[in-house]
Amino acid sequence: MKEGSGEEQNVAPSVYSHVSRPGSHRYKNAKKGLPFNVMLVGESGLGRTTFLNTLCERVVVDAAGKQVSSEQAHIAEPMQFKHYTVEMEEDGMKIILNVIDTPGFGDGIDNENCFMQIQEYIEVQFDEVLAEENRIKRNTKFKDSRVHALLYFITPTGHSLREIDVELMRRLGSRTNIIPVIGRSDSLTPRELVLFKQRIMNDIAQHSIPIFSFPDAEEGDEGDEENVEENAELRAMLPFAVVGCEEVINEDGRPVRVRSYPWGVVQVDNDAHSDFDRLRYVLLNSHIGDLRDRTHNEIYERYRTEKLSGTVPAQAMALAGDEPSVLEAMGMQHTVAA
Ligand SMILES: Nc1nc2c(ncn2[C@@H]2O[C@H](COP(=O)(O)OP(=O)(O)OP(=O)(O)O)[C@@H](O)[C@H]2O)c(=O)[nH]1
Repeated sequence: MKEGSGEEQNVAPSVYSHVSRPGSHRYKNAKKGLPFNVMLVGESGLGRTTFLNTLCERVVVDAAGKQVSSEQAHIAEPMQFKHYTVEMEEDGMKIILNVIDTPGFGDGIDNENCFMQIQEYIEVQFDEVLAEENRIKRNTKFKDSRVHALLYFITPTGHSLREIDVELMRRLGSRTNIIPVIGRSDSLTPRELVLFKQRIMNDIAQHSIPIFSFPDAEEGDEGDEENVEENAELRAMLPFAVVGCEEVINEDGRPVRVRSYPWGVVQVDNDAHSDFDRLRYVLLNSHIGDLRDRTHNEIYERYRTEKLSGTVPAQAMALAGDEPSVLEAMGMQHTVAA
């Protein structure tokens, strides 16, 4: 892992055996690497850091190194935006994965500030693209940092969504592709998990929360039928129940990522144990194109129209176009790992 460096890194394919799946909608832009920006939001301790390391198949953030002392544990730190860039290879395609983590989210009593900061962060990225589009002379080094997917980590209570979950997803669903996930899902039994997923989806419908719900491909799209089937299957899985890797064991000479318990192991990449591998595939393979396209064609377009017609409060235009100052203003830290 290299602090703040953008230099070319060697990218190695995964060593873990992932389920092979049909319907890969690959981008052809494999040479330069396809940028993909994912934000992780959820309360402390839900496994965001472990998820990040599991997704990237390396230690991007040392979870042990960020532990706070017991004397300081009760002090709620303000939310931060932490940036990590990891180069990955998926099915022969190079991906520049930019992850924005938000430690401190939901730790206070009043979370209004967190909601506002995340919304502002997302909108600032749109404003930067808008400012770039309006430039007479384009900046050839411009980096599009619009958030393509926001993974929202839900606490595995087994009950239903809490107010903070409803509020965050309701507010931001029109600004980014929200994919709800149940963090530390091995805390629930399979039966509890099924019921919890149903309750969450009922709440999402009842509150009309606009999550990314794997819409069917439009008529005339390539591989239409396959997409319809795949998306129906993915819709039925929502929210994804994820488990983060704690250790790698050797099983019949191959590495297997697990969490170990006295009663046995939960295999992270096994579909019968967790939805992690399916979500990984959605993000890095089958839906990377859809998530990027929807961000540009629908979400950004809507924002742009609102902004230019004056229905979005002018907040970040002043910041747009001046990348370092925007990043500083948002209190972001940037790490590059390979
Ligand atoms: N049972 C279980 N525990 C997990 C899982 N993922 C992470 N943990 C554990 O949960 C604790 C918190 O994990 P982190 O990944 O640091 O969680 P975080 O959301 O980044 O937490 P903050 O940094 O405090 O915001 C650690 O002890 C992890 O080992 C999981 O899938 N299942």
